[in-house]
Amino acid sequence: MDRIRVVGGRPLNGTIRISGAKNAALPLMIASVLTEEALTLENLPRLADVSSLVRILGNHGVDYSINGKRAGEEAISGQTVHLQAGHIVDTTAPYELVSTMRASFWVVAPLLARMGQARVSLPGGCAIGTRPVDLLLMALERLGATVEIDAGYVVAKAPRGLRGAEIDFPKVTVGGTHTALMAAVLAEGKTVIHNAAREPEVADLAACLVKMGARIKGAGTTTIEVEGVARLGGARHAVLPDRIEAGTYAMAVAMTGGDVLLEGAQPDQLQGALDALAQAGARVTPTNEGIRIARNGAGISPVDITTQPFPGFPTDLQAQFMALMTKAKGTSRITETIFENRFMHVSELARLGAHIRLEGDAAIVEGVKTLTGAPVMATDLRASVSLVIAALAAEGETTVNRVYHLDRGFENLERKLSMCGAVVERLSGSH
Ligand SMILES: CC(=O)N[C@H]1[C@@H](OP(=O)(O)OP(=O)(O)OC[C@H]2O[C@@H](n3ccc(=O)[nH]c3=O)[C@H](O)[C@@H]2O)O[C@H](CO)[C@@H](O)[C@@H]1O
Ligand SMILES: C=C(OP(=O)(O)O)C(=O)O
Repeated sequence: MDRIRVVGGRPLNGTIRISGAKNAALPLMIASVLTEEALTLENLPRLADVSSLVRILGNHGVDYSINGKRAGEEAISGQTVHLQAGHIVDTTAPYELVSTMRASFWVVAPLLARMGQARVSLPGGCAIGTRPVDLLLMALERLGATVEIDAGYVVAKAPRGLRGAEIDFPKVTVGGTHTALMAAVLAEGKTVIHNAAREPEVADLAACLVKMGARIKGAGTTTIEVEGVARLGGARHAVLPDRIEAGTYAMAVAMTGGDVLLEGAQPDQLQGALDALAQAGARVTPTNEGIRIARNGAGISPVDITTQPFPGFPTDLQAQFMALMTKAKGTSRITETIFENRFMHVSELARLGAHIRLEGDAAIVEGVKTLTGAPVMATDLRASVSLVIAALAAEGETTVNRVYHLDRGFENLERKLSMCGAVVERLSGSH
């Protein structure tokens, strides 16, 4: 199993090119199931989750090729891929494939909308809470599907097609909104999604669906209206830049000091986190090329944050911000409102010398002067990268184990950081 070795204490300086967003790429790839024509996606990141989804879609009969080559012939990295679901050969998404990642469950919506049936294993993904799918199933039922759970599988049927409806989410759910959108585009009549997630990834999916011929208004706001169409066609769409990756590197720079251009990052997609970083003492400058982030001499100020749906502070940056706060000049309070078990990085950060105690849904972080390198273990995707951030500012050497979590969501992390002066390397499993 690969590990990452970090020797801390160097500032970061230079340019980091931000990759396509994992959380946009995955629903966009799934949208290919909605049409028999080809969906071409540009700027697709090279990530373990993307490869897993290629396998899942392949099982349904989606043909996948990259720059003219067949899957597997070439590594995928910020590249253009073609997905074509000419014939759906199987409407079952098996446990072995779906259990590795959360987003794969969302295939239920296009399979149901196009084929009138789907049998999809209950999902896996980061172990950051119980993560039920009741609201996703509620949305499908509102659209006229029957839904049963059978031996760990969701069996959804709509033999006479889906019908437009009012869907009112009692809480904001990204996956619920993606699911409702992908089901509603082929439903008969009008659907209104209330309390929709406003995350940029939802707007990106909607923009692509519109290019495919869908009729959608209001994506990116709390109310989305969809007028169903009989069929969708192919399209070409570029995956939006990864705001979580950008926020992660911004926090790394705030932690180590230095000056880095996050090329391609979009400030309007990251405002909650950028505000917190500015309060912490980083200099944040939006430029034509992206976001420039710098910190010199002054040290890190403590800042309280509370995670919220977009446009609030993202839960996917909570662990990284906590890493930053471990070296603040004072005490900060980090409240997690989205997932009930997203503090697994706390005990690992403590191995590096961080002082953190948990109070219900909040972590109280007492900043320390010095962190010290140590062996640590990644527990989930964003927790893993929070350990890398802490390690970059720790004295001595840290090895982060279970790096496969990181590979789900960060493309070329070691290279991107090394090119800015960090000492970071991957140790392959045999070492
Ligand atoms: C692949 C992807 O894009 N993953 C993101 C997506 O996950 P995901 O789509 O799984 O997250 P949701 O927005 O659905 O979850 C938000 C909250 O709603 C709850 N809930 C959700 C669905 C449901 O049926 N019932 C229910 O109770 C969840 O347990 C959680 O407490 O949004 C999260 C919140 O921004 C991010 O952390 C994840 O990185
Ligand atoms: C929690 C995440 O991913 P997933 O929803 O795929 O588990 C994440 O991207 O931080």
